[in-house]
Amino acid sequence: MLTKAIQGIASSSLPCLRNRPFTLSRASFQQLSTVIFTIITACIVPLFLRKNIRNAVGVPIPSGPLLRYAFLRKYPERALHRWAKKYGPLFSIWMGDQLFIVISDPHVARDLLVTQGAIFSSRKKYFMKNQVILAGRAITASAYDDTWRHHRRIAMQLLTPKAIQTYADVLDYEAAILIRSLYYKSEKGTVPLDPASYAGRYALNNMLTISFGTRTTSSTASLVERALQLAMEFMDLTGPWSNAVDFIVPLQWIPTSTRSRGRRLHDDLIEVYGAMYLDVKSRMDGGEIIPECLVRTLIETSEVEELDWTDTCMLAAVFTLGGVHSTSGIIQWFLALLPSHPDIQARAHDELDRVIGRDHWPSAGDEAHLPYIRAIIKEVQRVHAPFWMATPHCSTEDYEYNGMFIPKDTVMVLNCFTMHHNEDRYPDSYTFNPDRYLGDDLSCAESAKLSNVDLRDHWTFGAGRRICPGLVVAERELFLAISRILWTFTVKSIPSEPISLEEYEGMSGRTPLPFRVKFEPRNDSVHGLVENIQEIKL
Ligand code: HEM
Repeated sequence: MLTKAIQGIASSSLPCLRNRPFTLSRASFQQLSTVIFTIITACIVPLFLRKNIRNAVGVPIPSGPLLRYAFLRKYPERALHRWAKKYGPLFSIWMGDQLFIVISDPHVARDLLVTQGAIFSSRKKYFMKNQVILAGRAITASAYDDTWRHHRRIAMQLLTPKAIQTYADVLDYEAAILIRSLYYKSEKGTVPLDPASYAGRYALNNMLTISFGTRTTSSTASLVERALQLAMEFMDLTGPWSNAVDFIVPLQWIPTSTRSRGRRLHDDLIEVYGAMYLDVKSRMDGGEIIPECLVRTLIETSEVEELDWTDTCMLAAVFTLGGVHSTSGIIQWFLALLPSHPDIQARAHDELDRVIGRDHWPSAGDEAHLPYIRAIIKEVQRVHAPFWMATPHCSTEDYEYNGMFIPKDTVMVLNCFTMHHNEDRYPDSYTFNPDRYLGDDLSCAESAKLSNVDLRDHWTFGAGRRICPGLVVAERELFLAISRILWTFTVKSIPSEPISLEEYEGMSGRTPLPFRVKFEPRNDSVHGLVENIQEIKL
């Protein structure tokens, strides 16, 4: 057939042959077709198969699946988990022309991401996330360079434990407002609620306060909607494996809908956060006293820091991009888990009643005395980390580790899913069991610094020099929200509306599919507390 096709093409497309008898013999045609077939195979097949690179002395990259992939869209952690079982704690996978090395063991994570942090702390220039949407900014998208150091230093001024004390009362207030909203909107537990916008507004208000010294006054406010929609779009477009355009360069030249969405998101971020920055600036110029916040710092130090407009807008957006979807996701996973674990809820109620009593609800200072609540929070973070692959790091030099070669520019993925389901460390790992954390009285921030990584609580905040800078704030927010929800309500499911704990939304940050639960006040003392809380307009 191939022979006939070649004959046909040759005679129709080469005019000089058209009127002459075709002189190639059948045998020659067969040879020609074999050559063409071999050339095509030699050119095309390697595009689909892994490259097994070695360094100058013959050390190979870690083993891994035979095929190259263009993307892994649906629940990529499941594929990683299967491969980790097959290929071990360090395996490699090709996405188009990009090599990924996947870390699925705490010791390897420590050896590479922490001990060798000078080599493994950069970021790949993902087309969608790092180039189109964030333009290499927003801390998370910067390479391991002076821009990253500069921007992270500015952000850290608001995120250290000492800095957090300056706005601790705001976090406390927003947690009270969260409870108040759930209490009134659920009409004493009779009206089921989807907690997404409540948890979202809580996390958003905290980040708006730290970023702009402002807040929203209702979960239906247009800014809540806009900011949550931008955060969701960001999570949907920035999965480390989800866009073929990140791995197949020619696709970047084509005006696909994904590329257009990315460009629109970039413009929206600049528009929304730029406008909020300018609003703070004009109020400051008008003599208004703005509470201490990131944007005030940016304005006051603009001459010294020399940030351009894109830097400024992206930094203004950093906390909202990093700290809303993630924190609100964990609160939502907690609420999704709670109704199917009444025994755990009852034990939490018991601890709160014993330690706190019914006159007031828990405050930040009570955390150390509520080990079971702390254990619940750690366990939610373990079984439902919002980022199963953290944010991948990237190597900046060739490196050899345990007889395996890790080339420069390799993307390093922390496989939290497999690490969080290690049966030796977390027996019966698919079961939600806070008891496994009883006796662990370290905060996540303290736990992340343990030299014995087998004892680290979980890897939800990443590792090494790029570890989440917001983790101390996030821990405070989670404690206040979760302990107060438990103190105030019994959370129940609606029998006809099962809650899925397996499926989720978001390509990089995971939140549960929409669900509703009932928030039943535990007793009348709740009413006395919430009725005294008023919404503040800033
Ligand atoms: C429970 C909530 C949160 C979770 C689970 C979380 C998780 C993470 C993870 C896994 C990373 C990547 C770490 C790595 O590269 O190894 C990260 C980075 C980051 N997070 Fe968070 N985060 C949370 C809350 C926050 C908050 C509240 C903020 C801001 C106040 C924040 C700001 C950032 C920033 C700016 C980065 C980029 C750091 C860098 O590239 O140097 N996050 N976060």
